[in-house]
Amino acid sequence: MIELQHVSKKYLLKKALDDIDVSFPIGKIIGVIGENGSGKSTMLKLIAGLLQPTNGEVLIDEKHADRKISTKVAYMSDIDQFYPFFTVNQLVDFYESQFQDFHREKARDILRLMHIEGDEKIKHLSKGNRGRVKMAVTLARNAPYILLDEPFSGLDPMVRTSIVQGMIQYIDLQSQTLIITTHEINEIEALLDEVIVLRKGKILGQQSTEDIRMEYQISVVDWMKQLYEGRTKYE
Ligand SMILES: Nc1ncnc2c1ncn2[C@@H]1O[C@H](COP(=O)(O)OP(=O)(O)OP(=O)(O)O)[C@@H](O)[C@H]1O
Repeated sequence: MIELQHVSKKYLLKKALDDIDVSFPIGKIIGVIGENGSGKSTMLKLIAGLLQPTNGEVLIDEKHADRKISTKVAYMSDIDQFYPFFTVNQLVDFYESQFQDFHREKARDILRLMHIEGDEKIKHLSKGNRGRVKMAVTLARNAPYILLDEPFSGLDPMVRTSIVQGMIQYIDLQSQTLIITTHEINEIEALLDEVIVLRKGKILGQQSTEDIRMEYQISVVDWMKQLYEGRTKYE
């Protein structure tokens, strides 16, 4: 389980997260949603160990994430981060050399599913296809926690649903947890177990998607809107 206890993060004077308490149990697919600048990416970077909290603790399986990147976390950034002169195959080799939990065959399967050729250079790929490669090499890690920051940005709406469905078959929910930040809520609502809504660095709500559907009988987007408008309260 990942736990954030009283976590705040300040960038100079800007408070990106403000005294957050939240936990992410194993075996769930959890969406982190909220308006631009609400703190979603900051939350993932803190879990990945790329940032340190200004206050509070980040615990991964009860261990403090002390100033190092946990091997238990596979993190996909929302920015383009690959060496442009690598081919896709060279990138796969590189990932294999860097991560003990990397499964080469799994990476190849996912790339095939996403229609990406191995001998293509990264710099020649479209933005959407670079996004698919990023997703493939992250999902090919057998880490207990997979964090995807905006995985669907740049993907055209026609393929989003099939990519989302395809991606899920590579997650083993007996042993893995998937945490996704996204603005594409409608596309992934069906596969989310839980959602966390952020606003201005605070948690506005955390709820199972089943409860949202059964209890409120509305979509996740409408639930989020209600929270933002103060029509639904979160205790
Ligand atoms: N490196 C940085 N330096 C200064 N301020 C930052 C930095 N990174 C983020 N911020 C600020 O922290 C706040 C939270 O940013 P964050 O990127 O976590 O939000 P987000 O919810 O992921 O936004 P988006 O949906 O636009 O990606 C924003 O106000 C942002 O401007």
